[in-house]
Amino acid sequence: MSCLCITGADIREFGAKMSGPPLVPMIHMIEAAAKPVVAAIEGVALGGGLELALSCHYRIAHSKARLGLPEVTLGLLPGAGGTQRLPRLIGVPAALELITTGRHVTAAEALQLGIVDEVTDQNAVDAAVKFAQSVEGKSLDARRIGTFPCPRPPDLDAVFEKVMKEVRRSARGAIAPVTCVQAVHAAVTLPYAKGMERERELFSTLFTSGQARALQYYFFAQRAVSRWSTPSGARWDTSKPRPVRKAAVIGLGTMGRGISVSLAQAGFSVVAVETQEKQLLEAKQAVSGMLERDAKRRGAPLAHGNIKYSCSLKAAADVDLVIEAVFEDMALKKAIFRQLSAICKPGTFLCSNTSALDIDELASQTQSPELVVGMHFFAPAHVMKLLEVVYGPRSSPEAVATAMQMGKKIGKVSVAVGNCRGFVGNRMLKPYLEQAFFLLEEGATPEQVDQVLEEFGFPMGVFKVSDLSGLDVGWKVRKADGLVVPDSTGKSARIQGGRRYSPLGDLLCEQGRFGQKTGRGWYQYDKPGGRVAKSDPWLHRFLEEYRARHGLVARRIDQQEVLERCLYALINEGFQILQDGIAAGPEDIDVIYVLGYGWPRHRGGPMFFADMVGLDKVLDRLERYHQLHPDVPGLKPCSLLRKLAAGGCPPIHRWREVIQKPHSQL
Ligand SMILES: CC/C=C/CC(=O)SCCNC(=O)CCNC(=O)[C@H](O)C(C)(C)COP(=O)(O)OP(=O)(O)OC[C@H]1O[C@@H](n2cnc3c(N)ncnc32)[C@H](O)[C@@H]1OP(=O)(O)O
Repeated sequence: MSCLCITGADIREFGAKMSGPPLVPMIHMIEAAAKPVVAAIEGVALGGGLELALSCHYRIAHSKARLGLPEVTLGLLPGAGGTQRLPRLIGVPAALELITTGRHVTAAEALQLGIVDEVTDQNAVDAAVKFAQSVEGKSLDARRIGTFPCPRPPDLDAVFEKVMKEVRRSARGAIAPVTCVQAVHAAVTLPYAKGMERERELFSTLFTSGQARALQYYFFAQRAVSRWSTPSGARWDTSKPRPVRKAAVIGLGTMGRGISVSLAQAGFSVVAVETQEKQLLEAKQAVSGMLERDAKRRGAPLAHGNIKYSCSLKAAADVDLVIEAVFEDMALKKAIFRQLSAICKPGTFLCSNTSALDIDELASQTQSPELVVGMHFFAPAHVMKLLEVVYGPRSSPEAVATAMQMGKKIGKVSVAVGNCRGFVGNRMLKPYLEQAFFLLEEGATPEQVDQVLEEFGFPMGVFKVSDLSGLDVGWKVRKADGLVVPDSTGKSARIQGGRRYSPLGDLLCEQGRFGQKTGRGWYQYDKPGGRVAKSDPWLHRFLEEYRARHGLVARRIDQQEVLERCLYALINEGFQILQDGIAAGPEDIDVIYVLGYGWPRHRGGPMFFADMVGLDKVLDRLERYHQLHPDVPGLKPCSLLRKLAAGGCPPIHRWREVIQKPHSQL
């Protein structure tokens, strides 16, 4: 008997010396044992844990147990026989799906797939003892998975070709999923012992890869962000959240609807407020539809009953927490915060879903500024996992802790960040976008820039994303900032406040090209609302005319320059954010970028990427680009980057020691 609850290998040991006996000889010993070995699985059997269970002759799982081979999510493959045994046990297609996605399965699904022999609601060990007694004396010949022939699909080549194509497409440059397919292919085409050798070879290649390092760093980073701290010393372990049972959402546009769905699904009582009856009704129908579709997809009960709709802010009088999600208009938000402060019961937390505006300015409109924080969701709010919790200089530790806990309860990964224009995510996006525009002025095309970024691993390049989210959004902000002005010759100004500015986005908006919604943007679409971006000859002519009008000579720009200028400008802003104390550590930035902005997980996040490239190299390239473009402050290396490079480029886990935290009043 062997009782299992194993999360797999200790991931922290991967970069160091591994302790304990090696797993492969152990699984061979167990499988070869003359006495029956029954695995009793409680909790989880993941990675090496499941591989160990697969070497046992029988597996009994508790109904709440979860099983899986998640190695691929850490940049690895199951290297203790998992790729050779699982296809032998459950067939090639099912094994490929589990191994290439790393998906966990419930005990019930494991039973259905044939991974376990029995599921019990009782104590798994007791059930396994009983089971062992029932098979006493039976031959084990048919129970040693390593001795099974691997089922061979009749159209083997076609099956693997199709899977490989699909895996390559969805992996977006990640090597582990592709290598997992190669290992399973070995199970089908080679005898067991040779297959094991092949598995070991492939595992070794992955084990030392940069991608595995990045994914393992990211695994811990995503967990580290819950241990938040602020520059004034407020911390996750000394700040107590207050319970929230009832919450209000103000404004039921796209974001407000998604937030209401998230809250209702997590069991909160929700008051959803919209000013006009007509919009309220539309929102109610949309929210109900979203809840129904989601409940159907998850096989979960409907959460309709949790939401009350109202046209009056007064409906928020007795809630514990409010999330305001109206348009990005400071005057409107301020008016709402003033009213909420008068309407809500004392102690109600007032949160804003603003993506960039000053939380402190909103707090100043209320009687209790300490209760105000930002809760910045990402669209679609009921799907995206990221939540930026923004503390202002007056937010109380209790308010931060409550918003962080609320995020966790609705299934988000919450990252606490300081208050500044755009917080962490959108602030870093600005220099990235700016570089993409400048590259167009200098001779690149949207297709070229997007292709480089997609090859790096982003699901969409910057111009496709801009078309998707709408060019008018940024235009409105730039107009409000006074940037959209002609120069003395009547041409759109390319210098604003002494710094280079590209009016390209403004000029497209003036033509009514707002992106997908109008069927034209940086690309063309077959109709307004169309999704498939096609190259647009009009845009290319427009760029040529623009360059000619401004005396710009197009040059050939290579892939490396596109990547470095876009990414290093973004990374440089990340260092500035660390220096300013807006993010407590590089992990916060990396989690925000992976979960909110499509940064490829197998590259760890922008700050991890900088560490991998080498801080001295990033510094050197930024210095070079800044020399060439002295009117672009975003390319001037930040002093923290200089300091880290001068200090011998310490590894990312040592950066916090170097970061000087500024003083704050929190
Ligand atoms: C040759 C042999 C090779 C074998 C290959 C492998 O086995 S690779 C490892 C495969 N296993 C995994 O990938 C499992 C990773 N863990 C999880 O998916 C989850 O942690 C969990 C087990 C499903 C539990 O989730 P839950 O949400 O309940 O808790 P946390 O994720 O917050 O974890 C709690 C703390 O435990 C740490 N931790 C979890 N698993 C491991 C692990 N395998 N190695 C090291 N540490 C692990 C986790 O980091 C949390 O601690 P923090 O201090 O908060 O980081």
